[in-house]
Amino acid sequence: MDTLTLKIKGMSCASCTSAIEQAVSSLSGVRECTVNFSAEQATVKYNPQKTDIKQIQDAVDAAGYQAYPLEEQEMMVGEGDKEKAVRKAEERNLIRKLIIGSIISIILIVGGLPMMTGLEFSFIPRWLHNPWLQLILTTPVQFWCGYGFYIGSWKALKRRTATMDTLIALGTSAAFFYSLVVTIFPDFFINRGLRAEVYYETAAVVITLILLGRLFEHRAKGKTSAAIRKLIGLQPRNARVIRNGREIDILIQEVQLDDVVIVRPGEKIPVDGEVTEGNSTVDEAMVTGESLPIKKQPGDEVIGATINKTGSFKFKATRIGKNTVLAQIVRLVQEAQGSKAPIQRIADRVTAWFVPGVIFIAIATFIVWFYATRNITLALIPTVGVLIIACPCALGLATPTSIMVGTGKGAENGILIKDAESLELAHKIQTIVLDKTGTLTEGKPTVTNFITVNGTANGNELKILSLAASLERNSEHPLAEAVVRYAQSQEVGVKNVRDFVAVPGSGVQGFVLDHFVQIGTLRWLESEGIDTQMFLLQNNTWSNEGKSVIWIAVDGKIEALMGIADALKSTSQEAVRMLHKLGLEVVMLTGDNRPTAEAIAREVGIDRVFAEVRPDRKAEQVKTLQKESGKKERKIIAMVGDGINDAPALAQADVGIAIGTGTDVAIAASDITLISGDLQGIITAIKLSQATIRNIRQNLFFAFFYNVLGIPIAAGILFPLFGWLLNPIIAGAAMAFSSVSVVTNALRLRKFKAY
Ligand SMILES: Nc1ncnc2c1ncn2[C@@H]1O[C@H](COP(=O)(O)OP(=O)(O)OP(=O)(O)O)[C@@H](O)[C@H]1O
Ligand SMILES: [Cu+]
Ligand SMILES: [Mg+2]
Repeated sequence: MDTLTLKIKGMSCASCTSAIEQAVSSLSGVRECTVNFSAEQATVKYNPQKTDIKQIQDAVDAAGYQAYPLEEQEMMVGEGDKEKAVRKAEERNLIRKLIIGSIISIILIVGGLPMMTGLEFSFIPRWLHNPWLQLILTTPVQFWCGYGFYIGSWKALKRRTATMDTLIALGTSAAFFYSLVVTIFPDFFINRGLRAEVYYETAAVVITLILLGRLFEHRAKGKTSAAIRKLIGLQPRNARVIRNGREIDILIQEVQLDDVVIVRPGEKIPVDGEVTEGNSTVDEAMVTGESLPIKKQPGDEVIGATINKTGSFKFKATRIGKNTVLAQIVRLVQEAQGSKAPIQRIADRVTAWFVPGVIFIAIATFIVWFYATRNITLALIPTVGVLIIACPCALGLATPTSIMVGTGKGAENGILIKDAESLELAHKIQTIVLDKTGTLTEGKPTVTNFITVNGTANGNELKILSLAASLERNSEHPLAEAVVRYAQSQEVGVKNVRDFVAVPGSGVQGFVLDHFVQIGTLRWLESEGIDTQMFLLQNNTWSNEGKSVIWIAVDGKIEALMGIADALKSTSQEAVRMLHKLGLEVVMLTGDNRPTAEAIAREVGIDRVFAEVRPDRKAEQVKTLQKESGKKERKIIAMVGDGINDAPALAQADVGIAIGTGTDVAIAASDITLISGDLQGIITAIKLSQATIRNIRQNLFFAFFYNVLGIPIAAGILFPLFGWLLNPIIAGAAMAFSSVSVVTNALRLRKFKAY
């Protein structure tokens, strides 16, 4: 199953999205297609054996829109300009139509003033109200400014549906063609005792107002993707590398893997790499959200687009082009912005029925009015009003605009949210499960204690350390790395290992110099039938200090014991306190032994601990917690882990939050990635989710409310009571205002402050 993100052009309204979704989903081999109106993007999950990009593009084409793949390069350097140019051209076109429409509308309104108000204005010549002149003036507005609405309705008609374009085209055409008939055959009306009134200005003004609304919407939508442009803009254009022994400046696209890059103080780091020479501090805030500068020395990783502060250094390029952390972030945010939130399904379902429903109401309005008054003119006004005011575009904009702003805001704060669904779920989290190593702690354990059964005589201690390090060299476990580092600091050599076996959650074993060496937990070695009596006391003391204890056995006999400490992250305690304050249950999940786990839990203030959980049982444990609610719906669980061995648990949790320490961004496994290791990002993510959902609810409420209230008023429900009839011009203004206000409300989210 491949996932493809396409840019979509030609959508005029929210109901266009379902048209494209249907067209693409009906292809064989396509499993799912979601279209986001605000981001103008489609996400397609498909089987590459059954269909391809070309076919998907053709399907979109046939539905009346254009699609082209979101090129990775396009997101990077310079190319973002192309997108901007298209946007600008669209906007210019809109402005041109708007200006013509406004001028003509004003002339028509001024000309119509005497008729509308029943007063004589000496400065308004009578001929300005001549129907033939009005016809000549209105025609370009109706068919040139309003061309897009006809095209949109035609496309919809071909698919046997109707969109908001249909409503506007129908409404304004009704006003226009009725006036046309009146202009040509005035006697027909006068003979029947009706006034030969024309409504050209209604058509012209409504079209102009809606274009004005679209312009505002267009501009505001441009702002919602500001976060992406900001991210892309972070990347520097040039890099200084060493080639053939000389320093040269090249374009960033020309940097190759393993190039040696030079960075001076104050410069941006062009690509990702590993420091080879020199020391400095680097401000990584733009990528990780971490505000303090980070020290860098040879061996450390640097991230492209971050800013070098104090010293000069050289580094070797390890990731370039679309593989850099920044490129991945951009891609992820783009995908997230284009995804659909579950809450939007309500809105979608409503919009799908909305337009046909409105046309039905409009016809009913006409019939009722006509029978009640026997007056075509009186019947026409509310009918046009209903068609114009009932536009569902505010409804279609409500969710996606907020999601775009919300995910963009997350990225600005070093929080990558995979899709709208994760963003929505985050505010429902009830329990947070925290992994210990690498999540609550720094994940850089160091050996603090080392004792042997036979003391230090004859270098016994170093011999055992050498055996241990030889074995641990083959393991990727953080504790193993601590052992190896310790051995290096003691300058002991390492030997080859035969038959190495890692027992997850227990330890490692293998043959070194014909000795059978086992290193691991107390429980494991006991289960192997090894006597552990002599160190139990020591084990308990160290455990209660929050240290991990590992046992070293050689040929079936305990030889040594090691205490390994892993410092808590400075922010862990505060983060746990905040999570509690948010009313969440905080749980710790670890493979380490119980006393150690409890000591750490006490220190950070966690009250519930699951210890000695084997890595493959962690997902199971999350499942158990989900069922704990006692009710039919399960508890919503977030799992926070460093993303490497916690992947299954992250996937099982409702919201998997990966901690990407430094550049180690395990993006794929999680729903949310905190680029810096800072746990407070969890709180920001939850608050952002709350703010976004609140914003979406306001938008949906506003959009629904507006339509529910607007349609009956336009239909003339207040007429029998107050003699009130909504002028279609007001309906046009209200409809333009409703979408603008929804988008403006979504933009308020940009003020969101990270915790
Ligand atoms: N390579 C190893 N060398 C020594 N001990 C090991 C090794 N691998 C695992 N162990 C032992 O098994 C225990 C459980 O390991 P596991 O990887 O499940 O959890 P952890 O890394 O200690 O904690 P967490 O679950 O919080 O990441 C470790 O605490 C350690 O005692
Ligand atoms: Cu609309
Ligand atoms: Mg671990």
